[in-house]
This record gives sequence, C-alpha cells and structure tokens, in this order.
Amino acid sequence: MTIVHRVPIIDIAAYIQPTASAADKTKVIQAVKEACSQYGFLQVKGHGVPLEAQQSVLQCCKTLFDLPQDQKDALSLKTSPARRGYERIGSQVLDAKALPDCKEGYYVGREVAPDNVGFMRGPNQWPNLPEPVFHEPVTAYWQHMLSLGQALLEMLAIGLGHDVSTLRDFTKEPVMNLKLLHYPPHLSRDERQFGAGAHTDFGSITILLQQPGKHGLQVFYAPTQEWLSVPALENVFVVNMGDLIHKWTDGEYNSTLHRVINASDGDRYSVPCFYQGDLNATNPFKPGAGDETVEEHIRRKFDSSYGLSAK
Ligand SMILES: O=C(O)CCC(=O)C(=O)O
Ligand SMILES: [Fe+2]
Repeated sequence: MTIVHRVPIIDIAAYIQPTASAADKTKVIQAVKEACSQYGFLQVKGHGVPLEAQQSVLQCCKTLFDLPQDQKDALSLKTSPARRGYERIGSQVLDAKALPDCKEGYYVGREVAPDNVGFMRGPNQWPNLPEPVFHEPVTAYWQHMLSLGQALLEMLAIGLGHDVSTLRDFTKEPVMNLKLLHYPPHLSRDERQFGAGAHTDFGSITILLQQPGKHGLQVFYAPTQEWLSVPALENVFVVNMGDLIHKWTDGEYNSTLHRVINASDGDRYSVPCFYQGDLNATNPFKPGAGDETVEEHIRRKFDSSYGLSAK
C-alpha cells in the first residue's frame, strides 16, 4: 500500500478554549508536536481568528499591489532601517540556484516611534490609502497573529516538556512582521523560475494565510524526496517552523524547505506572518547556552537574501 504524505490539519480549539479539558489540550499539543517533528509544517483550524479579518487583509493585498508602481516604489524597504515596506518583483532571491522570485511584497510590523529605530524596529511605511481601507485592517490582523503566535509557541514549548514561563523573555516584545504578498500568474517556462524559490524561513514560526483556492505552496518531504502541495483552504492557516526553532530544538522541530509556484490562473495573494521573537532573547529552551541572539540570527539571514550588507 502506498502511503500518501500530507501536511496534517489540526484543530487547536481545545488549546485555545479555557473550558477544554486537560486531556483534550494534551491531545492537541501532541498532534502539533508530531507534525512539527515529521513535517515541520501543520495546518491549523479552530484558531479563533475571525474569517472577516482574514478576508480583509487579503483585500488589503489587492488594494496595495494595484497601486501605481511609483507609489509602491516610494515605500521601498531598502531605505528603511526597520526593513519595513515594499519590494518589487524580482527583489528577493530565496533560492540562490533559481531565478529571482516572481513576487512583490510589503512588510509591516509593530509601529514604533521614529526615535526608536533599529534593525526591524521603527515606523511602518504606510501607503497613501484611507485608514479604514488599509491601516486598520492590517493592524487588526497583526493583533490576531500576535495572540495566535503566542498560543502556538506555548504548545511547542509544552510539547518539548517546558513550562510556558520559559518563553517569557522571548515573547516580551517580539518582532513579528506580516508580509503581504502578490504572485502574478506564472507564465515562465523556465524551470528555475518560482514565485518563491525553495527556502526555509529565518525566524521562529511562520503563520501563513493563503488566498482560498489559490494553491501554490509546496513543502519538501525529505524521507520520500517529494514536494507536497499544501492546498489553500478557507479559514485554515499553515504554520511552519523557522530556522531559529530548528536550531534551538536541535532539529526536533524541523525547519523545512518550501517553495511557491502560483498554480492558479490569475493573481495569488498570501500573507505570511513571521514571528521572530524578542530581538534580545537567546534560546529559551537552553538558557545560558551562549547562543546568538534573535537579532544576530535574523539580521544575518534576512540581509543576505536581499543582497544587503549587515548594518
Ligand atoms: O506565499 C506563500 O504561500 C508562502 C510564502 C513564503 O514561504 C515566505 O514568504 O516565506
Ligand atoms: Fe517561507
């Protein structure tokens, strides 16, 4: 019998609901742990993020990327020390063996005053759109991701046998950035062209919202050397482990290669949320081990993917 491998869908409602029994919470945590070890990826439902908030942020993608090119270029992330703002199609090379990615993107994170600027810290570059059209739905979605990110990290920590309190420094003032993404229709016949080249994510965890029905994400499953397609399902988030969690758990939670080829006829929008963590934190699971900080790790990985020198 052939075994079909697929990224599991896990209902995490029992962890989030205060009234759920301890036994049900344990079951969810165990299922999450197994998915993180085997695939490095899971899909979550029962997450508590309102569907309208998801639909609104996807609409924000369309509104933003429909703006004239010069208005988008005026928000370029390359001029922002906080690494917030817009990148043109072809700006990022996620896989050095492939062509530059066929996607445009826009990073937005916690709003920080201009006098508190630093790496991934500082003001956002908001487009010239009415606040209820862009700023407000994006900010509301960011808040939902912060709560879901916290819950997921707790599940990961408990699954490894730690108390939730071990996450205190790491989740104190976490850097967590949304990336609004637009993949135009995939027209190239060049095998080296991807929407997003094969890569692992840099940070701790990524919570990805795919536009429902717009498939395109593929995850590498090393035991069988297969690329597994992860369908774009409504009200289901894709969650994956980043390089920090991989390193900090000695690979027990796997940071897995993935890539995107827009498999739909038209445009594809998606919104990954990169939960990096508090920049000053080190490995919460091995305090005092002398690891590099979150900032040192992220700066190295992020800047090299854009050809930026570390500042
Ligand atoms: O757009 C997607 O489905 C995934 C994007 C992704 O992997 C990334 O931006 O790191
Ligand atoms: Fe990714």
